[in-house]
Amino acid sequence: MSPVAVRFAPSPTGRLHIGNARAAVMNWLFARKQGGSFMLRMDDTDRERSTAEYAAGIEEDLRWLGLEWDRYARQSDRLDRYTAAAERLKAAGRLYPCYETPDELGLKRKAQLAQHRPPLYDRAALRLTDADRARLEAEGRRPHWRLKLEHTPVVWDDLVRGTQRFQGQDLSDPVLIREDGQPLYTFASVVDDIELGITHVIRGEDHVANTAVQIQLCEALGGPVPAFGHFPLITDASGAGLSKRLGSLSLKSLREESGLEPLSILSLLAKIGTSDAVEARGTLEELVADFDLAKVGRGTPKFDAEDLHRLNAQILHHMPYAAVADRLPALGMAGADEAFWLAVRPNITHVAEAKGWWDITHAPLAPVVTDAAFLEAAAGLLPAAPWGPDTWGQWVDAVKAATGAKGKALFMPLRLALTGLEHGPELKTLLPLIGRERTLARLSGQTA
Ligand SMILES: Nc1ncnc2c1ncn2[C@@H]1O[C@H](COP(=O)(O)OP(=O)(O)OP(=O)(O)O)[C@@H](O)[C@H]1O
Repeated sequence: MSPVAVRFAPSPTGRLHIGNARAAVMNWLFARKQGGSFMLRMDDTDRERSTAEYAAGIEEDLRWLGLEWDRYARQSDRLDRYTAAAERLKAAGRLYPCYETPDELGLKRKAQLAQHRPPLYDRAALRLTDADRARLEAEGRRPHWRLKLEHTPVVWDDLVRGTQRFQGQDLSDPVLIREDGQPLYTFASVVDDIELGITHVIRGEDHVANTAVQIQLCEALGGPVPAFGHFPLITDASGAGLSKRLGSLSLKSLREESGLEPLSILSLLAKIGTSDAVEARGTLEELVADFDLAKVGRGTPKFDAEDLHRLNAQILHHMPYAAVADRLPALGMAGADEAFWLAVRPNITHVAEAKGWWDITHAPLAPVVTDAAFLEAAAGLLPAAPWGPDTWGQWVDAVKAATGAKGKALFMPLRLALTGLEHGPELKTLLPLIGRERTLARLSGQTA
Protein backbone atom coordinates (compact mmCIF):
# COMPACT_ATOMS: atom_id res chain seq x y z
CA MET A 1 0.00 0.00 0.00
CA SER A 2 1.22 3.49 -0.81
CA PRO A 3 2.18 5.66 2.15
CA VAL A 4 -0.55 7.95 3.47
CA ALA A 5 -0.60 11.36 1.76
CA VAL A 6 -3.17 14.04 2.53
CA ARG A 7 -3.63 17.62 1.49
CA PHE A 8 -5.21 20.78 2.79
CA ALA A 9 -6.43 22.65 -0.27
CA PRO A 10 -7.75 26.13 0.45
CA SER A 11 -8.58 28.65 -2.24
CA PRO A 12 -6.58 31.83 -1.53
CA THR A 13 -9.67 34.03 -1.68
CA GLY A 14 -9.59 35.28 1.91
CA ARG A 15 -8.02 34.58 5.28
CA LEU A 16 -8.57 31.17 6.86
CA HIS A 17 -11.47 30.97 9.28
CA ILE A 18 -11.88 28.59 12.16
CA GLY A 19 -13.76 26.11 9.92
CA ASN A 20 -11.03 25.99 7.29
CA ALA A 21 -8.54 25.59 10.12
CA ARG A 22 -10.44 22.50 11.25
CA ALA A 23 -9.83 20.96 7.84
CA ALA A 24 -6.11 21.81 8.11
CA VAL A 25 -5.89 20.40 11.65
CA MET A 26 -7.71 17.17 10.74
CA ASN A 27 -5.44 16.54 7.77
CA TRP A 28 -2.26 17.41 9.64
CA LEU A 29 -3.13 15.22 12.62
CA PHE A 30 -4.18 12.37 10.33
CA ALA A 31 -0.87 12.57 8.45
CA ARG A 32 1.21 12.67 11.62
CA LYS A 33 -0.74 9.86 13.25
CA GLN A 34 -0.34 7.63 10.19
CA GLY A 35 3.29 8.57 9.58
CA GLY A 36 2.24 10.09 6.25
CA SER A 37 2.80 13.38 4.50
CA PHE A 38 0.79 16.61 4.63
CA MET A 39 0.58 18.82 1.56
CA LEU A 40 -0.52 22.43 1.35
CA ARG A 41 -2.11 22.96 -2.04
CA MET A 42 -3.28 26.39 -3.11
CA ASP A 43 -6.41 25.93 -5.20
CA ASP A 44 -5.91 29.19 -7.03
CA THR A 45 -7.38 28.52 -10.46
CA ASP A 46 -10.07 31.15 -9.80
CA ARG A 47 -8.04 34.03 -11.19
CA GLU A 48 -10.56 36.72 -10.34
CA ARG A 49 -10.69 35.98 -6.63
CA SER A 50 -7.34 34.37 -5.74
CA THR A 51 -4.49 36.63 -4.67
CA ALA A 52 -0.85 36.11 -3.72
CA GLU A 53 -1.49 38.11 -0.53
CA TYR A 54 -4.19 35.72 0.62
CA ALA A 55 -1.94 32.75 -0.22
CA ALA A 56 0.83 34.31 1.92
CA GLY A 57 -1.74 34.97 4.67
CA ILE A 58 -2.83 31.32 4.66
CA GLU A 59 0.80 30.19 4.94
CA GLU A 60 1.33 32.62 7.82
CA ASP A 61 -1.74 31.29 9.63
CA LEU A 62 -0.71 27.65 9.23
CA ARG A 63 2.84 28.34 10.39
CA TRP A 64 1.50 30.19 13.40
CA LEU A 65 -0.62 27.15 14.26
CA GLY A 66 2.50 24.99 13.90
CA LEU A 67 1.05 22.99 11.01
CA GLU A 68 4.13 22.82 8.80
CA TRP A 69 3.63 21.15 5.44
CA ASP A 70 5.85 18.46 3.91
CA ARG A 71 4.85 19.28 0.34
CA TYR A 72 3.52 22.38 -1.41
CA ALA A 73 1.72 22.82 -4.72
CA ARG A 74 -0.06 25.63 -6.51
CA GLN A 75 -2.71 24.87 -9.11
CA SER A 76 -1.75 27.91 -11.17
CA ASP A 77 1.64 26.20 -11.73
CA ARG A 78 -0.05 23.08 -13.03
CA LEU A 79 -2.36 24.37 -15.76
CA ASP A 80 -0.64 22.27 -18.42
CA ARG A 81 -1.53 19.15 -16.40
CA TYR A 82 -5.23 20.03 -16.58
CA THR A 83 -5.00 20.66 -20.32
CA ALA A 84 -3.35 17.26 -20.80
CA ALA A 85 -6.01 15.54 -18.65
CA ALA A 86 -8.79 17.32 -20.59
CA GLU A 87 -7.36 16.01 -23.86
CA ARG A 88 -7.42 12.46 -22.48
CA LEU A 89 -11.04 12.83 -21.43
CA LYS A 90 -12.01 14.27 -24.82
CA ALA A 91 -10.28 11.38 -26.59
CA ALA A 92 -12.24 8.94 -24.40
CA GLY A 93 -15.52 10.70 -25.23
CA ARG A 94 -16.06 11.78 -21.62
CA LEU A 95 -15.69 15.55 -22.03
CA TYR A 96 -18.11 17.35 -24.32
CA PRO A 97 -18.52 20.95 -25.42
CA CYS A 98 -21.65 22.89 -24.43
CA TYR A 99 -22.71 26.29 -25.67
CA GLU A 100 -25.60 27.37 -23.45
CA THR A 101 -25.30 30.78 -21.86
CA PRO A 102 -25.95 31.15 -18.10
CA ASP A 103 -29.33 32.70 -18.97
CA GLU A 104 -30.32 29.77 -21.16
CA LEU A 105 -29.31 27.34 -18.42
CA GLY A 106 -31.30 29.37 -15.91
CA LEU A 107 -34.42 29.12 -18.07
CA LYS A 108 -34.01 25.36 -18.46
CA ARG A 109 -33.69 25.00 -14.70
CA LYS A 110 -36.81 27.07 -14.10
CA ALA A 111 -38.81 25.00 -16.56
CA GLN A 112 -37.67 21.75 -14.92
CA LEU A 113 -38.54 23.01 -11.46
CA ALA A 114 -41.95 24.19 -12.70
CA GLN A 115 -42.58 20.59 -13.83
CA HIS A 116 -41.34 19.27 -10.45
CA ARG A 117 -38.34 17.68 -12.13
CA PRO A 118 -34.83 17.84 -10.63
CA PRO A 119 -32.80 20.65 -12.23
CA LEU A 120 -30.29 18.44 -14.04
CA TYR A 121 -28.47 19.41 -17.18
CA ASP A 122 -30.47 17.87 -20.08
CA ARG A 123 -27.41 16.96 -22.18
CA ALA A 124 -28.79 18.92 -25.14
CA ALA A 125 -25.19 19.61 -26.21
CA LEU A 126 -24.61 15.90 -26.78
CA ARG A 127 -27.17 16.05 -29.58
CA LEU A 128 -25.43 18.88 -31.44
CA THR A 129 -24.05 18.00 -34.86
CA ASP A 130 -20.71 19.25 -36.16
CA ALA A 131 -22.67 21.75 -38.23
CA ASP A 132 -24.54 23.01 -35.13
CA ARG A 133 -21.28 23.51 -33.31
CA ALA A 134 -19.69 25.29 -36.25
CA ARG A 135 -22.71 27.64 -36.44
CA LEU A 136 -22.59 28.39 -32.69
CA GLU A 137 -18.86 29.08 -32.85
CA ALA A 138 -19.41 31.32 -35.87
CA GLU A 139 -21.86 33.30 -33.69
CA GLY A 140 -18.93 33.90 -31.37
CA ARG A 141 -19.90 31.35 -28.73
CA ARG A 142 -17.06 29.58 -26.92
CA PRO A 143 -17.76 26.17 -25.42
CA HIS A 144 -17.60 25.18 -21.79
CA TRP A 145 -16.89 21.50 -21.21
CA ARG A 146 -18.86 18.97 -19.22
CA LEU A 147 -17.94 15.52 -17.96
CA LYS A 148 -20.29 12.86 -19.27
CA LEU A 149 -21.21 10.96 -16.12
CA GLU A 150 -21.92 7.25 -16.21
CA HIS A 151 -25.48 6.49 -15.15
CA THR A 152 -24.32 3.93 -12.61
CA PRO A 153 -24.29 3.88 -8.80
CA VAL A 154 -21.42 5.68 -7.03
CA VAL A 155 -20.70 4.17 -3.63
CA TRP A 156 -17.92 4.85 -1.16
CA ASP A 157 -17.19 4.03 2.42
CA ASP A 158 -16.78 7.47 3.94
CA LEU A 159 -14.29 7.57 6.83
CA VAL A 160 -16.69 9.78 8.83
CA ARG A 161 -20.17 9.25 7.37
CA GLY A 162 -20.10 5.54 6.59
CA THR A 163 -21.45 4.16 3.30
CA GLN A 164 -22.49 6.88 0.86
CA ARG A 165 -24.55 6.12 -2.25
CA PHE A 166 -25.36 8.29 -5.23
CA GLN A 167 -26.85 7.42 -8.61
CA GLY A 168 -25.05 8.86 -11.63
CA GLN A 169 -28.41 9.67 -13.26
CA ASP A 170 -29.36 11.90 -10.29
CA LEU A 171 -26.32 14.13 -10.88
CA SER A 172 -25.78 16.85 -13.44
CA ASP A 173 -22.86 16.42 -15.79
CA PRO A 174 -20.44 18.84 -14.12
CA VAL A 175 -18.72 21.65 -15.98
CA LEU A 176 -14.99 20.99 -15.79
CA ILE A 177 -13.69 23.81 -17.99
CA ARG A 178 -15.17 27.29 -18.40
CA GLU A 179 -15.62 29.20 -21.65
CA ASP A 180 -12.38 31.06 -20.99
CA GLY A 181 -10.46 27.79 -20.58
CA GLN A 182 -10.23 28.00 -16.78
CA PRO A 183 -10.33 24.52 -15.21
CA LEU A 184 -12.89 24.36 -12.41
CA TYR A 185 -12.31 23.15 -8.89
CA THR A 186 -13.81 19.68 -9.38
CA PHE A 187 -11.49 18.96 -12.26
CA ALA A 188 -8.20 20.47 -11.10
CA SER A 189 -8.63 18.93 -7.69
CA VAL A 190 -9.02 15.38 -9.05
CA VAL A 191 -6.12 15.70 -11.51
CA ASP A 192 -3.93 16.85 -8.63
CA ASP A 193 -5.11 14.21 -6.19
CA ILE A 194 -4.21 11.53 -8.72
CA GLU A 195 -0.92 12.98 -9.91
CA LEU A 196 0.30 14.08 -6.48
CA GLY A 197 -0.49 10.68 -4.97
CA ILE A 198 -3.11 11.77 -2.46
CA THR A 199 -4.40 8.68 -0.64
CA HIS A 200 -7.02 10.26 1.67
CA VAL A 201 -9.20 13.28 0.97
CA ILE A 202 -10.41 14.67 4.30
CA ARG A 203 -12.61 17.73 4.02
CA GLY A 204 -15.85 19.38 5.04
CA GLU A 205 -19.21 17.90 4.13
CA ASP A 206 -19.79 20.80 1.74
CA HIS A 207 -17.96 18.51 -0.68
CA VAL A 208 -20.00 15.31 -0.35
CA ALA A 209 -21.89 15.78 -3.64
CA ASN A 210 -18.62 16.79 -5.35
CA THR A 211 -17.15 13.51 -4.22
CA ALA A 212 -19.73 11.46 -6.10
CA VAL A 213 -18.80 13.27 -9.30
CA GLN A 214 -15.09 13.26 -8.51
CA ILE A 215 -15.02 9.50 -8.03
CA GLN A 216 -16.39 9.07 -11.57
CA LEU A 217 -13.91 11.63 -12.86
CA CYS A 218 -11.07 9.92 -11.09
CA GLU A 219 -12.04 6.59 -12.65
CA ALA A 220 -12.33 8.21 -16.08
CA LEU A 221 -8.77 9.50 -15.67
CA GLY A 222 -7.49 6.08 -14.67
CA GLY A 223 -7.46 6.62 -10.86
CA PRO A 224 -6.50 5.55 -8.28
CA VAL A 225 -9.54 6.66 -6.27
CA PRO A 226 -8.48 7.95 -2.83
CA ALA A 227 -10.38 7.28 0.40
CA PHE A 228 -12.76 10.06 1.43
CA GLY A 229 -13.83 11.45 4.79
CA HIS A 230 -16.25 14.37 5.18
CA PHE A 231 -16.67 16.03 8.56
CA PRO A 232 -19.54 18.40 9.48
CA LEU A 233 -18.99 22.10 8.98
CA ILE A 234 -18.48 24.34 11.98
CA THR A 235 -21.02 27.12 12.39
CA ASP A 236 -20.78 30.26 14.48
CA ALA A 237 -22.53 30.43 17.86
CA SER A 238 -25.81 31.44 16.18
CA GLY A 239 -25.66 28.45 13.81
CA ALA A 240 -24.72 30.54 10.75
CA GLY A 241 -22.14 29.27 8.26
CA LEU A 242 -18.63 30.71 7.93
CA SER A 243 -17.05 32.13 4.81
CA LYS A 244 -13.54 33.14 3.94
CA ARG A 245 -14.88 35.89 1.77
CA LEU A 246 -16.86 37.43 4.65
CA GLY A 247 -13.80 37.32 6.90
CA SER A 248 -15.83 35.66 9.65
CA LEU A 249 -13.89 34.28 12.62
CA SER A 250 -10.54 34.49 10.89
CA LEU A 251 -7.44 33.01 12.50
CA LYS A 252 -5.78 36.39 12.00
CA SER A 253 -8.35 38.15 14.16
CA LEU A 254 -8.33 35.40 16.79
CA ARG A 255 -4.56 35.85 16.99
CA GLU A 256 -4.21 39.60 16.67
CA GLU A 257 -7.41 40.94 18.19
CA SER A 258 -8.36 38.23 20.67
CA GLY A 259 -4.75 37.42 21.64
CA LEU A 260 -5.26 33.64 21.58
CA GLU A 261 -2.51 31.03 21.65
CA PRO A 262 -2.25 28.58 18.75
CA LEU A 263 -2.57 25.65 21.15
CA SER A 264 -6.00 26.80 22.34
CA ILE A 265 -7.24 26.81 18.76
CA LEU A 266 -5.58 23.47 18.04
CA SER A 267 -6.96 21.93 21.24
CA LEU A 268 -10.45 23.06 20.31
CA LEU A 269 -10.31 22.06 16.65
CA ALA A 270 -8.83 18.64 17.30
CA LYS A 271 -11.71 17.75 19.62
CA ILE A 272 -14.77 19.83 18.75
CA GLY A 273 -17.49 17.58 17.35
CA THR A 274 -15.68 14.38 18.41
CA SER A 275 -16.44 11.84 21.13
CA ASP A 276 -13.50 13.20 23.18
CA ALA A 277 -13.91 16.05 25.66
CA VAL A 278 -12.50 19.40 24.57
CA GLU A 279 -9.53 19.97 26.87
CA ALA A 280 -6.40 22.09 26.81
CA ARG A 281 -3.37 20.25 25.46
CA GLY A 282 0.12 21.65 25.86
CA THR A 283 1.68 20.17 22.70
CA LEU A 284 0.72 19.06 19.21
CA GLU A 285 2.17 15.62 20.00
CA GLU A 286 -0.52 15.06 22.63
CA LEU A 287 -3.18 15.94 20.07
CA VAL A 288 -1.64 13.54 17.55
CA ALA A 289 -1.70 10.75 20.13
CA ASP A 290 -5.45 11.28 20.78
CA PHE A 291 -6.46 11.70 17.14
CA ASP A 292 -8.74 9.22 15.40
CA LEU A 293 -11.04 10.12 12.53
CA ALA A 294 -13.46 7.49 13.82
CA LYS A 295 -14.16 9.77 16.81
CA VAL A 296 -15.58 12.52 14.58
CA GLY A 297 -19.36 12.76 14.98
CA ARG A 298 -22.11 13.70 12.53
CA GLY A 299 -23.54 16.63 14.53
CA THR A 300 -22.86 20.25 13.54
CA PRO A 301 -20.25 21.70 15.91
CA LYS A 302 -21.04 25.25 17.03
CA PHE A 303 -18.07 27.46 17.59
CA ASP A 304 -18.23 29.42 20.83
CA ALA A 305 -15.39 31.89 21.37
CA GLU A 306 -15.82 31.47 25.16
CA ASP A 307 -14.50 27.92 24.85
CA LEU A 308 -11.34 29.25 23.24
CA HIS A 309 -10.76 31.78 26.00
CA ARG A 310 -11.26 29.11 28.65
CA LEU A 311 -8.72 26.85 26.91
CA ASN A 312 -6.35 29.77 26.50
CA ALA A 313 -6.35 30.41 30.24
CA GLN A 314 -5.70 26.71 30.94
CA ILE A 315 -2.82 26.65 28.48
CA LEU A 316 -1.23 29.76 29.95
CA HIS A 317 -1.52 28.35 33.46
CA HIS A 318 0.96 25.65 32.47
CA MET A 319 3.00 27.52 29.90
CA PRO A 320 6.74 27.55 30.64
CA TYR A 321 8.59 30.86 30.71
CA ALA A 322 10.67 29.85 27.67
CA ALA A 323 7.51 29.77 25.55
CA VAL A 324 6.70 33.44 26.23
CA ALA A 325 10.05 35.03 27.10
CA ASP A 326 10.51 36.49 23.62
CA ARG A 327 7.04 38.01 23.50
CA LEU A 328 6.95 39.80 26.85
CA PRO A 329 9.25 42.74 25.96
CA ALA A 330 7.12 43.67 22.93
CA LEU A 331 4.06 43.69 25.21
CA GLY A 332 5.65 46.35 27.45
CA MET A 333 7.32 43.94 29.90
CA ALA A 334 11.03 44.39 29.12
CA GLY A 335 13.00 42.61 31.83
CA ALA A 336 10.17 40.27 32.85
CA ASP A 337 11.86 37.15 34.21
CA GLU A 338 10.77 33.62 35.02
CA ALA A 339 9.75 34.51 38.59
CA PHE A 340 7.40 37.18 37.25
CA TRP A 341 5.86 34.84 34.64
CA LEU A 342 5.35 32.02 37.11
CA ALA A 343 3.74 34.45 39.56
CA VAL A 344 1.22 35.89 37.12
CA ARG A 345 0.39 33.04 34.71
CA PRO A 346 -2.35 31.53 36.93
CA ASN A 347 -4.20 34.86 36.85
CA ILE A 348 -4.36 35.66 33.16
CA THR A 349 -6.49 34.52 30.23
CA HIS A 350 -4.34 36.15 27.52
CA VAL A 351 -0.59 36.83 27.60
CA ALA A 352 -1.06 40.59 27.13
CA GLU A 353 -2.93 40.73 30.46
CA ALA A 354 0.37 40.04 32.24
CA LYS A 355 1.15 43.71 31.57
CA GLY A 356 -1.40 44.70 34.23
CA TRP A 357 0.57 42.71 36.81
CA TRP A 358 3.84 44.03 35.43
CA ASP A 359 2.65 47.55 36.13
CA ILE A 360 1.49 46.60 39.62
CA THR A 361 4.89 45.10 40.45
CA HIS A 362 7.10 47.53 38.53
CA ALA A 363 5.34 50.89 38.11
CA PRO A 364 3.94 53.53 40.51
CA LEU A 365 0.55 52.63 41.93
CA ALA A 366 -1.87 54.46 44.22
CA PRO A 367 -2.41 52.04 47.14
CA VAL A 368 -5.88 51.49 48.60
CA VAL A 369 -5.56 52.22 52.30
CA THR A 370 -8.32 50.72 54.47
CA ASP A 371 -6.62 50.84 57.90
CA ALA A 372 -3.59 53.15 58.09
CA ALA A 373 -2.63 52.13 61.65
CA PHE A 374 -2.65 48.42 60.74
CA LEU A 375 -0.50 49.09 57.68
CA GLU A 376 1.93 51.14 59.72
CA ALA A 377 2.30 48.31 62.20
CA ALA A 378 2.80 45.85 59.34
CA ALA A 379 5.44 48.14 57.77
CA GLY A 380 7.43 48.06 61.02
CA LEU A 381 7.53 44.25 60.82
CA LEU A 382 8.72 43.90 57.22
CA PRO A 383 11.66 41.46 57.06
CA ALA A 384 15.03 42.81 55.97
CA ALA A 385 16.24 42.28 52.40
CA PRO A 386 17.06 40.08 50.52
CA TRP A 387 13.58 38.79 49.94
CA GLY A 388 12.62 35.37 48.70
CA PRO A 389 9.70 32.95 48.58
CA ASP A 390 9.56 32.67 52.41
CA THR A 391 9.45 36.42 53.11
CA TRP A 392 5.66 36.72 52.87
CA GLY A 393 5.12 33.85 55.34
CA GLN A 394 7.56 35.29 57.85
CA TRP A 395 6.01 38.73 57.55
CA VAL A 396 2.35 37.73 57.99
CA ASP A 397 3.22 35.50 60.93
CA ALA A 398 4.83 38.50 62.61
CA VAL A 399 1.89 40.82 61.73
CA LYS A 400 -0.60 38.23 63.01
CA ALA A 401 1.27 37.81 66.29
CA ALA A 402 1.57 41.58 66.81
CA THR A 403 -1.95 42.66 65.79
CA GLY A 404 -4.09 39.55 66.39
CA ALA A 405 -5.58 39.97 62.86
CA LYS A 406 -6.49 36.72 61.08
CA GLY A 407 -7.78 35.51 57.75
CA LYS A 408 -9.29 38.11 55.47
CA ALA A 409 -8.79 40.90 58.04
CA LEU A 410 -5.08 40.15 57.92
CA PHE A 411 -4.61 39.65 54.15
CA MET A 412 -7.04 42.02 52.53
CA PRO A 413 -5.64 45.35 53.85
CA LEU A 414 -2.17 44.19 52.77
CA ARG A 415 -3.34 43.08 49.32
CA LEU A 416 -5.21 46.36 48.73
CA ALA A 417 -2.25 48.45 49.83
CA LEU A 418 0.26 46.48 47.78
CA THR A 419 -1.74 45.93 44.58
CA GLY A 420 -4.74 48.26 44.73
CA LEU A 421 -6.93 45.22 43.96
CA GLU A 422 -8.94 42.65 45.92
CA HIS A 423 -7.82 39.68 43.83
CA GLY A 424 -4.67 38.57 42.08
CA PRO A 425 -1.68 36.26 42.14
CA GLU A 426 -0.46 34.92 45.47
CA LEU A 427 1.11 37.69 47.56
CA LYS A 428 3.88 35.24 48.41
CA THR A 429 5.05 35.47 44.78
CA LEU A 430 4.19 39.15 44.24
CA LEU A 431 5.95 40.54 47.31
CA PRO A 432 9.54 39.88 46.17
CA LEU A 433 8.65 41.28 42.74
CA ILE A 434 7.31 44.52 44.25
CA GLY A 435 10.42 44.85 46.45
CA ARG A 436 10.99 46.28 49.89
CA GLU A 437 11.24 49.95 49.03
CA ARG A 438 8.01 50.05 47.04
CA THR A 439 6.22 47.94 49.64
CA LEU A 440 7.18 50.34 52.44
CA ALA A 441 6.01 53.34 50.44
CA ARG A 442 2.67 51.70 49.51
CA LEU A 443 2.07 50.69 53.13
CA SER A 444 2.42 54.32 54.11
CA GLY A 445 -0.16 55.32 51.51
CA GLN A 446 2.23 56.82 48.98
CA THR A 447 1.96 56.31 45.25
CA ALA A 448 5.01 54.19 44.49
N1 LIG B 1 -17.34 25.91 8.36
C1 LIG B 1 -16.46 24.98 8.04
N2 LIG B 1 -16.18 23.99 8.93
C2 LIG B 1 -15.28 23.03 8.65
N3 LIG B 1 -14.60 22.99 7.48
C3 LIG B 1 -14.82 23.93 6.56
C4 LIG B 1 -15.77 24.99 6.78
N4 LIG B 1 -15.78 25.78 5.69
C5 LIG B 1 -14.88 25.27 4.82
N5 LIG B 1 -14.31 24.16 5.34
C6 LIG B 1 -13.28 23.32 4.72
O1 LIG B 1 -12.12 24.13 4.51
C7 LIG B 1 -11.37 23.62 3.40
C8 LIG B 1 -10.96 24.76 2.48
O2 LIG B 1 -12.11 25.18 1.81
P1 LIG B 1 -12.29 26.47 0.97
O3 LIG B 1 -10.99 27.10 0.64
O4 LIG B 1 -13.24 26.16 -0.12
O5 LIG B 1 -12.99 27.39 2.08
P2 LIG B 1 -14.43 28.08 2.23
O6 LIG B 1 -14.39 28.82 3.53
O7 LIG B 1 -15.48 27.06 2.01
O8 LIG B 1 -14.35 29.08 1.04
P3 LIG B 1 -15.12 30.37 0.64
O9 LIG B 1 -15.74 31.01 1.85
O10 LIG B 1 -14.00 31.16 0.05
O11 LIG B 1 -16.10 29.83 -0.34
C9 LIG B 1 -12.28 22.56 2.77
O12 LIG B 1 -11.83 21.30 3.18
C10 LIG B 1 -13.65 22.85 3.34
O13 LIG B 1 -14.44 21.68 3.43
